[in-house]
Amino acid sequence: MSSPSPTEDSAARPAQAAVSVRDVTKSYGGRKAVDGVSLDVRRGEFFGLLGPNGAGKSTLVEIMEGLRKADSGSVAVFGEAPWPRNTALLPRMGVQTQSSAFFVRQTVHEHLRTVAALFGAESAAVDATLDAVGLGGRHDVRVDDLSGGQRQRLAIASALVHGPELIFLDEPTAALDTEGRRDLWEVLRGLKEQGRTIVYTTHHLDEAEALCDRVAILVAGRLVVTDEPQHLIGTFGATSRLLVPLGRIDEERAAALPGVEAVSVRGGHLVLETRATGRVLAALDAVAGLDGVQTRTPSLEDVYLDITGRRADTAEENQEQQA
Ligand SMILES: Nc1ncnc2c1ncn2[C@@H]1O[C@H](COP(=O)(O)OP(=O)(O)OP(=O)(O)O)[C@@H](O)[C@H]1O
Repeated sequence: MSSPSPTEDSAARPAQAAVSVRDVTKSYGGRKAVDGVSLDVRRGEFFGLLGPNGAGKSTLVEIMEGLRKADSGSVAVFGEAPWPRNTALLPRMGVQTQSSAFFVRQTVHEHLRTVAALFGAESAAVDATLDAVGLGGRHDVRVDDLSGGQRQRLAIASALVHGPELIFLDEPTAALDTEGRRDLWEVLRGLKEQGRTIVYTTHHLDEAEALCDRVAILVAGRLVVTDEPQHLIGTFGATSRLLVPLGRIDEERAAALPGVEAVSVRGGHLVLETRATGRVLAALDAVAGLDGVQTRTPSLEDVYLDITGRRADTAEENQEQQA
């Protein structure tokens, strides 16, 4: 990866960016995993990176972290290139990857003390961090005796113990139970309140919608969109759905109601899709009443499925042309 000169670089990168990615490309054996991606993560931002399996999220994050070298393009973290390995940046970053390494023969507390010592962090932070990730009662358990979810908590603790300004979390809730997920959300919200920057990869769209200030969606290595979740939902005009109990109105009549875009039958309901909920509700009320009618507003998941579904076909064609 080339390191742009300071003048060339500062012109193109916002001063408030914690991470700035410009035209980054990475191929494995001729297949592009990351394809010309540019984005900025602002300081203090909770930034979500979304995309289907194999979209290039981990590769892109590892390039931002300085763990992987891009083929071309450039990355700046707090204005500095993370590659070649930039030791000045290490204490400022916390990294949890999908394959985090552990000192498996140590206890939980010893492991985190070791990690803290590597960064010169205070040992008092060890107890506080273990409490924060829900491992407060597991200090003396050997790392290789932990469950998958507990290991994941320890990996997150290892990314947080030295109080980094910029935190990279790659699918941190993948092995967590529902309670563990919600607990982690609270920990992350607390970190954001302290002004930390969080770059977050997840397949849980509800999580991204609840936590992220902005999300970027990657499909087949390409950045399709970067936006605030609520704005994305509004802009992409995903439809609301009205669920009408079957037998109240037939499909043909429902489809003819003003504002109805599509009608289908699902799980004991007639599902009416619309961008004009009020209008359809009024029309429905007039002909069939509203008893038992449920309204589902669009979510980030609806938009995501729409975007990734539409882009997947184009991406497949592009990859075939590359091969
Ligand atoms: N070390 C590697 N060598 C060869 N190919 C790789 C390597 N790492 C990733 N790939 C390929 O690059 C593409 C992007 O992978 P990557 O892991 O970055 O995607 P991802 O979006 O993080 O996927 P997931 O959601 O499954 O974790 C995939 O086609 C993957 O098979």
